[in-house]
Amino acid sequence: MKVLITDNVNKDCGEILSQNGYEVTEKAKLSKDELKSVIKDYEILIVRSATKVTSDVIEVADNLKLIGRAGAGVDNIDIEAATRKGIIVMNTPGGNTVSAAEHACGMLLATARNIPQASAQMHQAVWDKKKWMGAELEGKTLSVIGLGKIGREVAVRMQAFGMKTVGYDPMLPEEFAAKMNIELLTLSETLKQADFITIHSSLNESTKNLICKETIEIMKDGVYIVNCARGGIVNEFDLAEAIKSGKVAGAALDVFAQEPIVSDNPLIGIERVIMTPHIAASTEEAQVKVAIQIAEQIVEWKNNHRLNGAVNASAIELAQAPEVKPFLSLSEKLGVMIAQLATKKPKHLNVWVSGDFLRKFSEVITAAVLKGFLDVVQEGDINYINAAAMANDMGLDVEQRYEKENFDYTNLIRVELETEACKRMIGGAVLGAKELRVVMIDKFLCEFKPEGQILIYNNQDKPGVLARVGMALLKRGLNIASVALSRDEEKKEALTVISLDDTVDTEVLEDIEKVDGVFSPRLIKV
Ligand SMILES: NC(=O)C1=CN([C@@H]2O[C@H](COP(=O)(O)OP(=O)(O)OC[C@H]3O[C@@H](n4cnc5c(N)ncnc54)[C@H](O)[C@@H]3O)[C@@H](O)[C@H]2O)C=CC1
Ligand SMILES: O=C(O)C(=O)COP(=O)(O)O
Repeated sequence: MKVLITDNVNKDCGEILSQNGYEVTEKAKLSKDELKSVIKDYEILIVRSATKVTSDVIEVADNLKLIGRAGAGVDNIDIEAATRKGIIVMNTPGGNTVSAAEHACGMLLATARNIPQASAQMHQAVWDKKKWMGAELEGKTLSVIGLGKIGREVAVRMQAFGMKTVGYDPMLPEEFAAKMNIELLTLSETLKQADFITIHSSLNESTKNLICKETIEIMKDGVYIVNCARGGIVNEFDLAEAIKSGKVAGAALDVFAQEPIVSDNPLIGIERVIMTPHIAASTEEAQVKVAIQIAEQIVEWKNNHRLNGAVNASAIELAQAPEVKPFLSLSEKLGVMIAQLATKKPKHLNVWVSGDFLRKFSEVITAAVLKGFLDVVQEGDINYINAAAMANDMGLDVEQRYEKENFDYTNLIRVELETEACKRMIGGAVLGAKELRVVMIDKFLCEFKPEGQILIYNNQDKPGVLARVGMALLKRGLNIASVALSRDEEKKEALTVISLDDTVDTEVLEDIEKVDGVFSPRLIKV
């Protein structure tokens, strides 16, 4: 596989990949146009934060299978575009946690005691002891926004300075925070109680512009703010105003809305602001760790289908369990069949799983059903990564659910498709270890193998229908492999499934349609 490394990733990454047979090219500082012109030649792209892997880059990346981020934040990668194209995105969780946390702690101390500013004066032989009155940390409240890997490490380290630690993170359970001596609060309480605020959330829709005029207003006067997470979380114009007015006593930032920093950044020249050029992860240790980690994750993915660090491929990860594989094969077949059973524009697709085993796999089962379904109804490469996004694009409303009703099968998968014209359902089960069976269509229980060419029709439950269908098949020289019949005695209706040995010309359907008592025949290829 061909790998392109575009940012300054430690050499260990390229070396490990080369030793494992990858063809590695390192091209640091590529412009957007240069990247677009070469990307189609590569299957793997490895970046840090400088390379912006935007949707237009991904659009032309026809051979790309994986984007590796040697670091934590993936906001420089358009994950949605990658997901649509079926490209795996992975980062290196934990690789730079300690370095980033230590930098944030350093920034906190530095801003509380004006260390860089005082040092800069000393270099000019100025001794201004009075000017640099600082603030003590002991007994003060540190509010941590984003209690992921880095946020927690910062909190625990600052507790050693006698700080009270509180924080906000929508994903963290309260008990988990309590174990680390962090009081979990609402966002506004976290902001209100803070003497110092440190930000460690990812940049996402909920954190964009999180620290702005309105949120600064609810903070205590004289608060200090540290941001070593991402530019864009703090509104730099509002922060500059708040520092000038004295509302915010000081700020320390490692990350900026525009990087590298631009000369009209509103924070430049404000004495109470400390800035570093996105170096929180720039330690020898962190860079070696993330470089090795991303290379090893890639080798693991290629050799053993493991998806360590993947941020957009949970379905593929689940699909690796050997015991689920027959169910995925069945699910794809059910998707293929339901697409051919129903007519007109599809509107809703329901995937119901039952049985204790399948319960934890409902997400990947749904992805497999969608893959089978979309392979029939539209062009393009569909895989477990992009199936849900593709279904959404075509306006299909997909619901996955666990159901108790199992119709006496230990594990059962049912797929229901509602179109503008009809509603059809097909259900399947795995018998023994790997025997795939369709076990129901609509209200009829019927068992047959989902393979080859299958004629399915509804018919009146009366003598002679099957014989006449048999004659029509015979006329075209078609051999019947198996027949499954099921009937609703009360309504005198039946469903017939005939598996055929030979390749069938669809014209046979015209003959079948003419048979008295047959309705909506379908010829399905699985
Ligand atoms: N300056 C630098 O060089 C570095 C910066 N970073 C930044 O730090 C971020 C965090 O890194 P990790 O701790 O490793 O990631 P993580 O994934 O372990 O933690 C991120 C946390 O943010 C939380 N979060 C998401 N939305 C939130 C919201 N609206 N409010 C509060 N919390 C929210 C998540 O629930 C999660 O717990 C990265 O996404 C990256 O942007 C990371 C490493 C180095
Ligand atoms: O890992 C992260 O999220 C970082 O921000 C580090 O960025 P970098 O790899 O140093 O460009």
